[in-house]
Amino acid sequence: MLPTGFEEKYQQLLGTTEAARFLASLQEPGYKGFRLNPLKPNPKQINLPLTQPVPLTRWGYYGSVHGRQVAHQAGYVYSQEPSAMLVGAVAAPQPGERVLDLCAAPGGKTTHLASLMQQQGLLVANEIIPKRAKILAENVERFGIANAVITNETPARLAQKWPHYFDRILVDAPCSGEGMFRKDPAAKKYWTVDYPASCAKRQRQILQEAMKMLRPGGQLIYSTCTFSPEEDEQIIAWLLQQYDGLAVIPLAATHGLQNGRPEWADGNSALKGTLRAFPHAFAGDGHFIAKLQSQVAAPVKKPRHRAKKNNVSRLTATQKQLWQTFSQATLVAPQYPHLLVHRDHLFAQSQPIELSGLKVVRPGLPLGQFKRKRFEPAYALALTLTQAKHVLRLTSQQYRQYVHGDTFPVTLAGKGWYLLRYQEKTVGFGKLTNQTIKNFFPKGLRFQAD
Ligand SMILES: C[S@@+](CC[C@H](N)C(=O)[O-])C[C@H]1O[C@@H](n2cnc3c(N)ncnc32)[C@H](O)[C@@H]1O
Repeated sequence: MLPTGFEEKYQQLLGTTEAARFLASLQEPGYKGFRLNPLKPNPKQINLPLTQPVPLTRWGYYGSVHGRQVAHQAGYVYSQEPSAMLVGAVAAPQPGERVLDLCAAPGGKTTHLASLMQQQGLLVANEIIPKRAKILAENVERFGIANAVITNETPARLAQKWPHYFDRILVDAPCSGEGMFRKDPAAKKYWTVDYPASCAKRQRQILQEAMKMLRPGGQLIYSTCTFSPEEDEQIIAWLLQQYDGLAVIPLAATHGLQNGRPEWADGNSALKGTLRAFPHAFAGDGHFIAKLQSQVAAPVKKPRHRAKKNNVSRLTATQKQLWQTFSQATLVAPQYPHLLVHRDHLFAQSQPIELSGLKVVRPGLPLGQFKRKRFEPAYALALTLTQAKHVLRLTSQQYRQYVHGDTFPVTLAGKGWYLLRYQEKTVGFGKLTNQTIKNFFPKGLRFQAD
């Protein structure tokens, strides 16, 4: 059952014929999809049918993935609703840019942006809710993203820290979620006639902060998973009224997508350049996407950012030694120019960024932890690697033991860190001692494989 007032609203907006098709489509089962991970070698080498590509996306397919499948565990795929894949494709970040994903958890768009950035540049993924920020970090880790910083902050605090800093900002806004009605029945429960307007208020607040962080000439991408004009066209109309020199970059509506409707806002014809996915016309759930450019093309002098001591520090001589010993013994051509330590954990930043005073989930790629006189490499580091000086290819029995958290015997002499691979995919690090592989698969991820 759709909420009272919802049907009426869309009958008025869409007209009787289209509304009937639209409302009927919300009673049908939604589509499932997944995106391949181009940061991994041979991303198509997974045990999933790749017969139905999602239009307009480079790595998207219709189909479903089980969370315990090796392809998912090893970060070769990310489950994502097909329409949501259009957002990353529209955002189209370039390798080397400074990109902010302001409302990022659980990480669908973040992983997509990272795919396009090819580990180059800086990707800041922020999530305001701590529990969700943790899930975001796990997904970034599994995907093997090396150039991400993850924060758990309000947009206002980030804007204070990073004025006019980013080349590209994605605001995938919290919204009334009408586009999720068929997938998530809870979304229907929250809905009231006034709900879109209250969501719009929050969206405007978030966008005001986002605009403070956009560099002149930078691009802002705004998306929601709702149909409500209050949160879609009317938000973009408001942005255009508020900010001189901000313009819509027109998006082409193909494959059943529709353009935005100026008449649902202030009539500004530029709104035609926004994009709508309606489930009766496009094979996916509801979505709205707009791409805007701040028109001052000349980049301003960017603020200089250096890591400050109160948040992170440089390595001590002992830590340097431990890291060098580990990396020389284990890694092939390690390239981590910006190292920093935070509470005994070692991180690598793709470029230095000022983080002091912020709630940071991960200030860069976790490389490992210093423990008394030894260095223990991070699971996150392993998942960015395809090769190492010592590699162990696991049998299916050994893989089951590994993901369960067990140690297992091997017929290998010596000791040291091994990159563990299964079905040609990196699944973590193991430590060889006394012909046994000690298990470092993170405790929270362990499971009983079939
Ligand atoms: C639509 S979801 C983001 C989905 C995510 N981009 C993805 O693709 O996986 C919106 C996110 O905004 C967060 N959020 C809620 N209130 C917020 C606020 N005031 N400022 C910033 N983010 C907020 C929510 O916790 C939620 O994770």
